[in-house]
Amino acid sequence: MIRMGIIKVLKTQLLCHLIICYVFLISGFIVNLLQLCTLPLWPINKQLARKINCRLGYSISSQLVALLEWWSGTECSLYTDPESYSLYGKENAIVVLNHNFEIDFMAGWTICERFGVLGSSKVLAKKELSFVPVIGWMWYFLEIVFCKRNWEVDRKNVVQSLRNLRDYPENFWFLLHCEGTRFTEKKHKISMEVAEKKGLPKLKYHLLPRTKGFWMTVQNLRGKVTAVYDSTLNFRNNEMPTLLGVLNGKKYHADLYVRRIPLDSVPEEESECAAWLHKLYQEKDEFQEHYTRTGRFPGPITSPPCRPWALLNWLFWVCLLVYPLFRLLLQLLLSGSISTVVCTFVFCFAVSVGIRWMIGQTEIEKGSNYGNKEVQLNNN
Ligand SMILES: CC/C=C\C/C=C\C/C=C\C/C=C\C/C=C\C/C=C\CCC(=O)SCCNC(=O)CCNC(=O)[C@H](O)C(C)(C)COP(=O)(O)OP(=O)(O)OC[C@H]1O[C@@H](n2cnc3c(N)ncnc32)[C@H](O)[C@@H]1OP(=O)(O)O
Ligand SMILES: CCCCCCCCCCCCCCCC(=O)OC[C@@H](O)COP(=O)(O)O
Repeated sequence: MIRMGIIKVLKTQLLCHLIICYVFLISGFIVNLLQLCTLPLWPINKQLARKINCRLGYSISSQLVALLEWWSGTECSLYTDPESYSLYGKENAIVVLNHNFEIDFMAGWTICERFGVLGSSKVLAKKELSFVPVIGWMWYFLEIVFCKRNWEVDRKNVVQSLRNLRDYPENFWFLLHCEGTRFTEKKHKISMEVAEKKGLPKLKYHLLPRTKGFWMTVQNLRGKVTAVYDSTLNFRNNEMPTLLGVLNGKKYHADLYVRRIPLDSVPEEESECAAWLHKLYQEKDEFQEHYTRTGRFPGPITSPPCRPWALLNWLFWVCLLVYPLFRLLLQLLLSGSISTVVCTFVFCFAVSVGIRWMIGQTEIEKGSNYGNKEVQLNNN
C-alpha cells in the first residue's frame, strides 16, 4: 500500500517527467537519423526501406503507448463483435474515428499496438504536424498523408500520397478524423449551422463530417483496403484526459466501439459516398447517446491483450540513454566553470520549453481555428 503511494507520488515528480521526455527526444532524434540513413535504400529496394521504417517508427510511437499503458496504467476496452475481432490486424482498413480528446491518438496507437499494426499505422494529418520534431519527421518516412485542409490544394497531393500506399508491404490502418478538427462548443455550433443550411440532421456529439477526404481515401484505396472500421471513442466517468495527466501517472479508462463495415458496401459515386458518411455520423451520434445514458457501448466487451514490446523498447532506450545523461550532467556541473554550468541550465531549460511546445500540440485549447470561423460558413 505504502509502496503504491510512493510510486504514485514519484510519477508526479518533474525529474521523472524530464527523464521521460529526454529519453523520448534523444531516442527520437537517433531514430530520425536512422530513418534518414534509409534514404539511399529507397530507389534500390523500396519495400525493404518501408519495412525498416515501420520498425524504426514503432520504436518512437510505442514509447507513447508504453507511457499510456505502463506508466499511467490506462486501460482500453474494445466493444466489437467476435467475428470482426478475428480480422483486426490481418487486413488493411480505413478507421473513421471521432475527434474529441487530446490523447485520442495515444489510445488509437495503443489499439494498433495490440493488433500488431502500430509501426505501419497511417493517418490523414494536418500539414502543421509534419513540422513537430521526432513524430512529424518520423511520419515523412512512414508515408503519412498530410493535408492543408484546403480542398483545392489537397486534391492533387492527397490523391498522389494515397496512391503511393497501394503497394504498401505491411498491413495498415488508415485513420480518418472526418470532422477535420477537434470538438469544441464553438466549432460544434458553427458546423451545426452548416448542417442546417444543407438540410442535414443535427449531431449532438460530433461536428459535421467533411466528406471529401473520406471519398478520396475510399476511391484511391479500394482494392487495397477491405473494410471501414467505424470507431467511437470515449473515456469513462466523463474524463477529458490530457498528455500531462498521463505523464503525471493518471489512470484513465478508454472505451472504443468498433463496427467493421466491408468496403464494398461504401458507394463509389461522390455524392452517394458523402450521404453514406453523413448517415454513419448520425449513427455514431446515437452510439454516443447510448454511452452517455448507460455508461457503455452496445455489444460484447473485450480487452485485447497488452503486449510487452512497447515496454521492452522503452526500457531499452532508458538503459541506453539515462546513464550517459547523468554522467554528462555531473561532468558539466563539476567542471568548475560558471559559464558551463549556466549553459547547461539554459540548454536544459530550452529543451524543456521545446518539449512543452510539443505537448501543447495535443492541447485542444491551443488548437487551430479550422472550423471556427463564421467567414468559412459565409463563403459556402
Ligand atoms: C479495431 C481498431 C479500430 C480503431 C483503432 C483506432 C485508431 C487507430 C488507427 C490508426 C492510428 C494512426 C495514427 C494515429 C496518430 C496520430 C493521429 C493524430 C492526429 C492527426 C489527425 C489530424 O490531423 S485531423 C486534421 C486533418 N484531417 C482532416 O481534416 C480529415 C478530414 N477532412 C477532409 O476530409 C477534408 O475534406 C479535406 C481535408 C480533404 C479538405 O478540407 P476542406 O476544408 O477544403 O474541406 P471541404 O472541402 O470538405 O470543406 C468544405 C465543405 O465543408 C462544408 N463546411 C464549411 N464549414 C464547415 C464546418 N464548419 N463544418 C463542417 N462542414 C463545413 C462546406 O459547406 C463544404 O461542403 P461541400 O458539400 O461543398 O463539400
Ligand atoms: C514519452 C514522452 C512524451 C513526451 C512528449 C511529447 C509528445 C508530443 C506529441 C505530439 C504529437 C502530436 C499528435 C497530435 C494529434 C492531434 O490530435 O492533432 C490535432 C489535429 O488532429 C487537429 O487539430 P485541431 O484543428 O487543432 O483540433
